[in-house]
Amino acid sequence: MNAVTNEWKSIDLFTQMKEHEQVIFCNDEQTGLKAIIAIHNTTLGPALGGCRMQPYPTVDAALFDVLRLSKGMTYKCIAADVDFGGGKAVIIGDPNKDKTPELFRALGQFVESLNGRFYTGTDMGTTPEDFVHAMKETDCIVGVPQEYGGSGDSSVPTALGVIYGLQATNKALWGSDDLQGKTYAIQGLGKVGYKVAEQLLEKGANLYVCDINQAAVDSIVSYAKEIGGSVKVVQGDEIYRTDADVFVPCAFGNVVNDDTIDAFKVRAIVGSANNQLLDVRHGQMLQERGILYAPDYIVNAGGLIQVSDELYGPNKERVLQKTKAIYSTLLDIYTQAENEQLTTIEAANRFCEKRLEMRSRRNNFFSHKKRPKWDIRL
Ligand SMILES: NC(=O)C1=CN([C@@H]2O[C@H](COP(=O)(O)OP(=O)(O)OC[C@H]3O[C@@H](n4cnc5c(N)ncnc54)[C@H](O)[C@@H]3O)[C@@H](O)[C@H]2O)C=CC1
Ligand SMILES: O=C(O)CCC(=O)C(=O)O
Repeated sequence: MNAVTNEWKSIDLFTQMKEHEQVIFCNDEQTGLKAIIAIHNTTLGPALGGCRMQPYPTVDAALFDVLRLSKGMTYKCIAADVDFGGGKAVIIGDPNKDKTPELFRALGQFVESLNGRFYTGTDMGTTPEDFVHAMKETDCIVGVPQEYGGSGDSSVPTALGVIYGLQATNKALWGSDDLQGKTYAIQGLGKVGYKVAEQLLEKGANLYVCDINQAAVDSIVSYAKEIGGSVKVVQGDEIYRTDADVFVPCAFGNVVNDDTIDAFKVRAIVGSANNQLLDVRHGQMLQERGILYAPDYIVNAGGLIQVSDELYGPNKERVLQKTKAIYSTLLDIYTQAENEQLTTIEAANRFCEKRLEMRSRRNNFFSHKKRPKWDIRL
Protein backbone atom coordinates (compact mmCIF):
# COMPACT_ATOMS: atom_id res chain seq x y z
CA MET A 1 0.00 0.00 0.00
CA ASN A 2 1.50 3.36 -0.92
CA ALA A 3 1.77 6.43 1.28
CA VAL A 4 -1.08 8.25 -0.50
CA THR A 5 -3.51 5.38 0.11
CA ASN A 6 -2.39 5.16 3.71
CA GLU A 7 -2.95 8.86 4.19
CA TRP A 8 -6.42 8.69 2.63
CA LYS A 9 -7.35 5.78 4.86
CA SER A 10 -6.40 7.60 8.03
CA ILE A 11 -8.30 10.72 6.96
CA ASP A 12 -11.28 8.54 6.21
CA LEU A 13 -11.31 7.12 9.73
CA PHE A 14 -11.20 10.61 11.22
CA THR A 15 -13.93 11.70 8.82
CA GLN A 16 -16.05 8.84 10.09
CA MET A 17 -15.34 9.88 13.68
CA LYS A 18 -16.57 13.41 12.90
CA GLU A 19 -17.34 14.99 16.28
CA HIS A 20 -16.39 11.92 18.38
CA GLU A 21 -13.68 12.55 20.93
CA GLN A 22 -12.03 9.14 21.04
CA VAL A 23 -12.32 5.66 19.57
CA ILE A 24 -10.47 2.73 21.11
CA PHE A 25 -9.93 -0.57 19.29
CA CYS A 26 -9.46 -3.34 21.87
CA ASN A 27 -7.78 -6.56 20.82
CA ASP A 28 -6.92 -9.53 23.02
CA GLU A 29 -5.70 -12.60 21.20
CA GLN A 30 -5.92 -14.93 24.18
CA THR A 31 -9.62 -14.41 24.86
CA GLY A 32 -10.55 -13.52 21.27
CA LEU A 33 -11.84 -10.11 22.38
CA LYS A 34 -12.33 -7.74 19.51
CA ALA A 35 -14.13 -4.67 20.72
CA ILE A 36 -14.51 -1.00 19.91
CA ILE A 37 -15.21 1.68 22.52
CA ALA A 38 -16.41 5.04 21.21
CA ILE A 39 -16.55 8.17 23.34
CA HIS A 40 -18.66 10.79 21.64
CA ASN A 41 -18.82 13.77 23.99
CA THR A 42 -17.82 14.29 27.61
CA THR A 43 -18.96 17.91 28.02
CA LEU A 44 -21.51 16.93 30.67
CA GLY A 45 -19.45 14.23 32.38
CA PRO A 46 -17.73 10.89 31.83
CA ALA A 47 -19.08 8.86 28.94
CA LEU A 48 -21.66 6.21 29.77
CA GLY A 49 -23.21 3.56 27.56
CA GLY A 50 -23.87 -0.15 27.34
CA CYS A 51 -21.82 -2.77 25.56
CA ARG A 52 -23.40 -4.63 22.68
CA MET A 53 -22.26 -8.05 21.46
CA GLN A 54 -23.08 -9.01 17.90
CA PRO A 55 -21.47 -11.07 15.11
CA TYR A 56 -20.83 -7.97 12.95
CA PRO A 57 -19.91 -9.07 9.42
CA THR A 58 -17.10 -6.49 9.18
CA VAL A 59 -15.13 -4.15 11.42
CA ASP A 60 -16.65 -1.27 9.44
CA ALA A 61 -20.14 -2.46 10.40
CA ALA A 62 -19.12 -2.56 14.07
CA LEU A 63 -17.53 0.89 13.82
CA PHE A 64 -20.62 2.34 12.11
CA ASP A 65 -22.79 0.95 14.90
CA VAL A 66 -20.64 2.09 17.81
CA LEU A 67 -20.21 5.61 16.41
CA ARG A 68 -23.95 6.08 15.97
CA LEU A 69 -24.81 4.43 19.29
CA SER A 70 -22.36 6.57 21.27
CA LYS A 71 -23.63 9.78 19.67
CA GLY A 72 -27.16 8.68 20.56
CA MET A 73 -26.02 8.29 24.18
CA THR A 74 -24.90 11.93 24.32
CA TYR A 75 -28.39 13.00 23.26
CA LYS A 76 -30.02 10.46 25.58
CA CYS A 77 -28.07 11.75 28.60
CA ILE A 78 -28.99 15.34 27.81
CA ALA A 79 -32.66 14.60 27.22
CA ALA A 80 -32.92 12.52 30.41
CA ASP A 81 -31.03 15.25 32.26
CA VAL A 82 -28.24 13.09 33.68
CA ASP A 83 -24.74 14.50 33.99
CA PHE A 84 -22.91 12.03 31.79
CA GLY A 85 -21.55 12.04 28.30
CA GLY A 86 -22.17 9.70 25.39
CA GLY A 87 -20.19 6.51 24.89
CA LYS A 88 -20.80 2.95 23.85
CA ALA A 89 -18.89 -0.31 23.32
CA VAL A 90 -19.39 -3.15 20.87
CA ILE A 91 -17.88 -6.62 20.99
CA ILE A 92 -17.57 -8.39 17.65
CA GLY A 93 -18.75 -11.92 18.39
CA ASP A 94 -21.68 -14.28 18.68
CA PRO A 95 -23.34 -13.88 22.10
CA ASN A 96 -24.57 -17.47 21.93
CA LYS A 97 -21.13 -18.99 21.29
CA ASP A 98 -18.27 -16.64 22.05
CA LYS A 99 -18.88 -15.50 25.63
CA THR A 100 -16.40 -16.45 28.35
CA PRO A 101 -15.69 -14.92 31.75
CA GLU A 102 -12.17 -14.08 30.52
CA LEU A 103 -13.52 -12.21 27.48
CA PHE A 104 -15.47 -9.87 29.75
CA ARG A 105 -12.50 -9.53 32.11
CA ALA A 106 -10.39 -8.49 29.11
CA LEU A 107 -13.04 -5.91 28.21
CA GLY A 108 -12.97 -4.70 31.83
CA GLN A 109 -9.20 -4.22 31.58
CA PHE A 110 -9.60 -1.98 28.53
CA VAL A 111 -12.35 0.01 30.26
CA GLU A 112 -10.09 0.41 33.31
CA SER A 113 -7.32 1.75 31.09
CA LEU A 114 -9.58 4.72 30.29
CA ASN A 115 -9.29 5.84 33.89
CA GLY A 116 -12.91 6.84 34.50
CA ARG A 117 -13.64 8.36 31.09
CA PHE A 118 -16.06 5.55 30.22
CA TYR A 119 -18.63 3.53 32.20
CA THR A 120 -20.39 0.54 30.67
CA GLY A 121 -22.89 -2.24 31.29
CA THR A 122 -25.39 -4.38 29.44
CA ASP A 123 -26.93 -3.88 26.00
CA MET A 124 -28.21 -6.07 23.17
CA GLY A 125 -26.49 -9.47 23.34
CA THR A 126 -25.05 -8.99 26.83
CA THR A 127 -26.49 -9.59 30.30
CA PRO A 128 -25.87 -8.05 33.75
CA GLU A 129 -24.13 -11.33 34.75
CA ASP A 130 -21.53 -10.86 31.97
CA PHE A 131 -20.40 -7.65 33.64
CA VAL A 132 -19.83 -9.33 37.00
CA HIS A 133 -16.67 -10.68 35.31
CA ALA A 134 -15.73 -7.27 33.89
CA MET A 135 -16.24 -5.78 37.35
CA LYS A 136 -13.26 -7.76 38.65
CA GLU A 137 -11.05 -5.53 36.53
CA THR A 138 -12.65 -2.10 36.84
CA ASP A 139 -15.03 -0.04 38.95
CA CYS A 140 -16.43 1.57 35.80
CA ILE A 141 -19.23 -0.98 35.42
CA VAL A 142 -22.91 -0.29 35.99
CA GLY A 143 -26.09 -2.36 36.05
CA VAL A 144 -24.75 -5.57 37.59
CA PRO A 145 -27.23 -7.70 39.58
CA GLN A 146 -28.29 -6.40 42.97
CA GLU A 147 -26.50 -9.32 44.71
CA TYR A 148 -23.30 -7.77 43.38
CA GLY A 149 -24.12 -4.25 44.54
CA GLY A 150 -25.60 -2.96 41.30
CA SER A 151 -29.06 -1.58 40.59
CA GLY A 152 -30.06 -4.74 38.76
CA ASP A 153 -31.52 -5.32 35.34
CA SER A 154 -31.74 -1.96 33.54
CA SER A 155 -34.21 -3.36 31.03
CA VAL A 156 -36.91 -3.06 33.72
CA PRO A 157 -36.96 0.79 33.70
CA THR A 158 -36.29 0.78 29.95
CA ALA A 159 -39.47 -1.24 29.40
CA LEU A 160 -41.36 1.07 31.76
CA GLY A 161 -40.12 4.06 29.74
CA VAL A 162 -41.39 2.44 26.54
CA ILE A 163 -44.81 2.05 28.16
CA TYR A 164 -44.78 5.78 29.11
CA GLY A 165 -43.74 6.56 25.53
CA LEU A 166 -46.65 4.50 24.19
CA GLN A 167 -49.08 6.22 26.55
CA ALA A 168 -47.86 9.70 25.54
CA THR A 169 -48.17 8.75 21.88
CA ASN A 170 -51.67 7.36 22.44
CA LYS A 171 -52.56 10.66 24.12
CA ALA A 172 -51.17 12.68 21.21
CA LEU A 173 -52.93 10.61 18.57
CA TRP A 174 -56.17 9.50 20.19
CA GLY A 175 -56.56 11.78 23.20
CA SER A 176 -56.19 9.08 25.84
CA ASP A 177 -53.38 7.25 27.66
CA ASP A 178 -55.34 4.03 27.68
CA LEU A 179 -53.53 1.30 25.74
CA GLN A 180 -56.43 -1.15 25.99
CA GLY A 181 -57.86 -2.36 22.71
CA LYS A 182 -55.04 -0.94 20.58
CA THR A 183 -52.76 -3.25 18.61
CA TYR A 184 -48.96 -3.20 18.89
CA ALA A 185 -46.45 -4.94 16.62
CA ILE A 186 -43.39 -5.80 18.72
CA GLN A 187 -40.13 -6.71 16.99
CA GLY A 188 -37.83 -8.50 19.45
CA LEU A 189 -38.82 -10.23 22.70
CA GLY A 190 -35.53 -9.88 24.51
CA LYS A 191 -34.84 -8.22 27.84
CA VAL A 192 -36.87 -5.10 26.99
CA GLY A 193 -39.33 -6.31 24.34
CA TYR A 194 -40.56 -9.23 26.42
CA LYS A 195 -41.34 -6.99 29.40
CA VAL A 196 -43.11 -4.48 27.14
CA ALA A 197 -45.17 -7.33 25.65
CA GLU A 198 -46.15 -8.63 29.11
CA GLN A 199 -47.22 -5.18 30.30
CA LEU A 200 -49.18 -4.44 27.13
CA LEU A 201 -51.04 -7.74 27.49
CA GLU A 202 -51.78 -6.93 31.13
CA LYS A 203 -53.22 -3.58 30.00
CA GLY A 204 -55.56 -5.30 27.55
CA ALA A 205 -53.69 -4.49 24.32
CA ASN A 206 -53.48 -6.86 21.32
CA LEU A 207 -50.09 -7.91 19.99
CA TYR A 208 -48.27 -9.00 16.90
CA VAL A 209 -44.83 -10.33 17.88
CA CYS A 210 -41.75 -11.67 16.17
CA ASP A 211 -38.38 -12.92 17.37
CA ILE A 212 -35.79 -15.31 16.01
CA ASN A 213 -35.69 -16.84 19.49
CA GLN A 214 -38.55 -19.35 19.42
CA ALA A 215 -38.45 -19.88 23.19
CA ALA A 216 -39.27 -16.20 23.79
CA VAL A 217 -42.13 -16.36 21.27
CA ASP A 218 -43.56 -19.54 22.87
CA SER A 219 -43.29 -17.99 26.28
CA ILE A 220 -45.27 -14.83 25.43
CA VAL A 221 -47.89 -16.90 23.60
CA SER A 222 -48.39 -19.06 26.68
CA TYR A 223 -48.48 -15.99 28.96
CA ALA A 224 -51.20 -14.48 26.74
CA LYS A 225 -53.21 -17.72 26.98
CA GLU A 226 -52.85 -17.68 30.75
CA ILE A 227 -54.29 -14.16 31.11
CA GLY A 228 -56.70 -14.28 28.16
CA GLY A 229 -54.73 -11.86 25.95
CA SER A 230 -54.34 -11.78 22.18
CA VAL A 231 -50.97 -12.48 20.49
CA LYS A 232 -50.39 -13.20 16.81
CA VAL A 233 -46.96 -14.47 15.81
CA VAL A 234 -45.46 -13.23 12.55
CA GLN A 235 -42.16 -14.04 10.87
CA GLY A 236 -39.29 -11.78 9.83
CA ASP A 237 -40.21 -8.75 7.72
CA GLU A 238 -43.95 -9.39 8.11
CA ILE A 239 -43.72 -7.36 11.32
CA TYR A 240 -43.35 -4.18 9.21
CA ARG A 241 -46.57 -4.93 7.27
CA THR A 242 -49.09 -5.70 10.02
CA ASP A 243 -52.28 -3.70 10.49
CA ALA A 244 -51.23 -2.74 14.04
CA ASP A 245 -51.73 0.79 15.41
CA VAL A 246 -48.13 1.15 16.59
CA PHE A 247 -44.87 -0.52 15.59
CA VAL A 248 -42.66 -1.22 18.63
CA PRO A 249 -39.07 -1.98 17.56
CA CYS A 250 -37.20 -3.68 20.44
CA ALA A 251 -34.46 -5.58 18.61
CA PHE A 252 -31.95 -3.82 16.36
CA GLY A 253 -31.46 -0.38 14.79
CA ASN A 254 -31.99 1.07 11.29
CA VAL A 255 -35.43 -0.54 10.98
CA VAL A 256 -36.88 2.55 9.33
CA ASN A 257 -35.11 2.69 5.99
CA ASP A 258 -35.83 2.94 2.26
CA ASP A 259 -36.78 -0.75 2.10
CA THR A 260 -39.22 -0.79 5.02
CA ILE A 261 -40.78 2.67 4.99
CA ASP A 262 -43.55 1.95 2.48
CA ALA A 263 -44.57 -1.22 4.27
CA PHE A 264 -45.72 0.50 7.47
CA LYS A 265 -49.49 0.85 7.96
CA VAL A 266 -49.15 1.94 11.58
CA ARG A 267 -49.94 5.42 12.95
CA ALA A 268 -46.82 5.58 15.14
CA ILE A 269 -43.42 4.05 15.88
CA VAL A 270 -42.40 3.84 19.55
CA GLY A 271 -39.81 1.38 20.80
CA SER A 272 -36.62 0.70 22.68
CA ALA A 273 -34.25 -0.06 19.81
CA ASN A 274 -31.42 2.45 19.48
CA ASN A 275 -31.07 4.29 16.16
CA GLN A 276 -34.38 3.25 14.65
CA LEU A 277 -34.05 5.69 11.73
CA LEU A 278 -31.28 4.81 9.29
CA ASP A 279 -31.03 8.52 8.52
CA VAL A 280 -32.76 11.71 9.71
CA ARG A 281 -34.42 11.98 6.30
CA HIS A 282 -36.43 8.87 7.26
CA GLY A 283 -37.99 11.00 10.02
CA GLN A 284 -39.22 13.35 7.30
CA MET A 285 -40.52 10.42 5.24
CA LEU A 286 -42.45 9.06 8.22
CA GLN A 287 -44.02 12.47 8.79
CA GLU A 288 -45.07 12.69 5.13
CA ARG A 289 -46.77 9.30 5.55
CA GLY A 290 -48.64 10.47 8.66
CA ILE A 291 -46.64 8.23 11.01
CA LEU A 292 -45.72 9.77 14.36
CA TYR A 293 -42.17 8.89 15.35
CA ALA A 294 -41.17 8.85 19.03
CA PRO A 295 -37.43 9.67 19.08
CA ASP A 296 -35.71 6.52 20.31
CA TYR A 297 -33.34 8.16 22.74
CA ILE A 298 -36.21 9.88 24.57
CA VAL A 299 -38.29 6.71 24.90
CA ASN A 300 -35.54 4.24 25.82
CA ALA A 301 -33.79 6.31 28.51
CA GLY A 302 -35.09 4.26 31.47
CA GLY A 303 -32.01 2.00 31.61
CA LEU A 304 -29.65 4.95 31.42
CA ILE A 305 -31.59 6.70 34.19
CA GLN A 306 -31.21 3.67 36.46
CA VAL A 307 -27.52 2.97 35.81
CA SER A 308 -26.46 6.60 36.02
CA ASP A 309 -28.34 6.87 39.29
CA GLU A 310 -26.03 4.17 40.70
CA LEU A 311 -23.14 6.56 40.26
CA TYR A 312 -24.89 9.35 42.19
CA GLY A 313 -25.85 6.90 44.95
CA PRO A 314 -28.90 4.81 44.06
CA ASN A 315 -32.39 6.04 44.85
CA LYS A 316 -35.30 3.99 43.50
CA GLU A 317 -37.82 6.81 43.88
CA ARG A 318 -35.62 9.18 41.82
CA VAL A 319 -35.28 6.53 39.11
CA LEU A 320 -39.05 6.13 38.93
CA GLN A 321 -39.65 9.90 38.87
CA LYS A 322 -37.10 10.47 36.11
CA THR A 323 -38.42 7.54 34.09
CA LYS A 324 -41.96 8.87 34.44
CA ALA A 325 -40.76 12.19 32.98
CA ILE A 326 -40.36 10.38 29.62
CA TYR A 327 -44.13 10.81 29.22
CA SER A 328 -44.09 14.61 29.48
CA THR A 329 -40.76 15.07 27.65
CA LEU A 330 -42.15 13.16 24.69
CA LEU A 331 -45.40 15.14 24.64
CA ASP A 332 -43.34 18.37 24.77
CA ILE A 333 -41.27 17.20 21.79
CA TYR A 334 -44.42 16.38 19.81
CA THR A 335 -45.80 19.87 20.56
CA GLN A 336 -42.51 21.58 19.72
CA ALA A 337 -42.27 19.70 16.42
CA GLU A 338 -45.77 20.76 15.49
CA ASN A 339 -45.27 24.40 16.52
CA GLU A 340 -41.94 24.74 14.74
CA GLN A 341 -42.85 22.67 11.68
CA LEU A 342 -40.10 20.16 12.36
CA THR A 343 -39.99 16.41 12.38
CA THR A 344 -40.03 14.92 15.86
CA ILE A 345 -36.38 13.83 15.60
CA GLU A 346 -35.35 17.32 14.48
CA ALA A 347 -37.25 18.84 17.41
CA ALA A 348 -35.64 16.41 19.87
CA ASN A 349 -32.14 17.01 18.47
CA ARG A 350 -32.62 20.78 18.62
CA PHE A 351 -33.83 20.59 22.23
CA CYS A 352 -30.75 18.52 23.21
CA GLU A 353 -28.26 20.69 21.33
CA LYS A 354 -29.64 23.83 23.00
CA ARG A 355 -29.45 22.25 26.44
CA LEU A 356 -25.88 21.02 25.80
CA GLU A 357 -24.85 24.52 24.80
CA MET A 358 -26.42 26.02 27.92
CA ARG A 359 -24.92 23.38 30.22
CA SER A 360 -21.44 23.59 28.71
CA ARG A 361 -21.28 27.28 29.56
CA ARG A 362 -22.35 26.58 33.14
CA ASN A 363 -19.80 23.76 33.42
CA ASN A 364 -17.07 26.20 32.47
CA PHE A 365 -17.92 28.94 34.96
CA PHE A 366 -14.82 29.59 37.03
CA SER A 367 -15.09 29.35 40.82
CA HIS A 368 -12.85 28.18 43.63
CA LYS A 369 -14.54 24.77 43.41
CA LYS A 370 -13.97 24.52 39.70
CA ARG A 371 -10.23 25.12 39.49
CA PRO A 372 -8.62 25.32 36.09
CA LYS A 373 -6.58 22.32 34.96
CA TRP A 374 -3.46 24.40 34.56
CA ASP A 375 -1.51 25.43 37.61
CA ILE A 376 -2.04 29.00 38.76
CA ARG A 377 -1.45 30.65 42.11
CA LEU A 378 -4.65 31.61 43.89
N1 LIG B 1 -31.53 -3.23 27.77
C1 LIG B 1 -31.78 -1.94 27.92
O1 LIG B 1 -32.04 -1.47 29.03
C2 LIG B 1 -31.78 -1.03 26.74
C3 LIG B 1 -31.89 -1.51 25.46
N2 LIG B 1 -31.96 -0.64 24.41
C4 LIG B 1 -32.07 -1.14 23.05
O2 LIG B 1 -33.25 -1.93 22.92
C5 LIG B 1 -33.02 -3.00 22.00
C6 LIG B 1 -33.28 -4.32 22.71
O3 LIG B 1 -32.41 -4.43 23.82
P1 LIG B 1 -32.42 -5.71 24.77
O4 LIG B 1 -33.82 -6.16 24.96
O5 LIG B 1 -31.61 -5.34 25.93
O6 LIG B 1 -31.64 -6.75 23.88
P2 LIG B 1 -31.73 -8.35 23.89
O7 LIG B 1 -30.50 -8.84 23.26
O8 LIG B 1 -32.09 -8.83 25.26
O9 LIG B 1 -33.01 -8.62 22.96
C7 LIG B 1 -33.03 -8.45 21.58
C8 LIG B 1 -34.03 -9.43 21.03
O10 LIG B 1 -34.14 -9.22 19.64
C9 LIG B 1 -34.23 -10.49 19.02
N3 LIG B 1 -33.86 -10.41 17.62
C10 LIG B 1 -32.62 -10.38 17.08
N4 LIG B 1 -32.69 -10.37 15.74
C11 LIG B 1 -34.02 -10.37 15.44
C12 LIG B 1 -34.75 -10.36 14.22
N5 LIG B 1 -34.12 -10.37 13.03
N6 LIG B 1 -36.10 -10.35 14.29
C13 LIG B 1 -36.72 -10.35 15.47
N7 LIG B 1 -36.10 -10.39 16.65
C14 LIG B 1 -34.76 -10.38 16.63
C15 LIG B 1 -33.30 -11.36 19.83
O11 LIG B 1 -33.54 -12.74 19.64
C16 LIG B 1 -33.62 -10.90 21.24
O12 LIG B 1 -34.69 -11.63 21.81
C17 LIG B 1 -31.58 -2.82 21.51
O13 LIG B 1 -31.58 -2.06 20.33
C18 LIG B 1 -30.92 -2.02 22.63
O14 LIG B 1 -29.81 -1.28 22.19
C19 LIG B 1 -31.94 0.72 24.60
C20 LIG B 1 -31.85 1.24 25.85
C21 LIG B 1 -31.69 0.42 27.02
O1 LIG C 1 -29.22 0.55 29.72
C1 LIG C 1 -28.05 0.52 30.08
O2 LIG C 1 -27.62 -0.40 30.83
C2 LIG C 1 -27.06 1.58 29.70
C3 LIG C 1 -27.63 2.63 28.85
C4 LIG C 1 -27.50 2.33 27.40
O3 LIG C 1 -26.52 1.81 26.95
C5 LIG C 1 -28.57 2.70 26.50
O4 LIG C 1 -29.50 3.36 26.93
O5 LIG C 1 -28.52 2.33 25.31
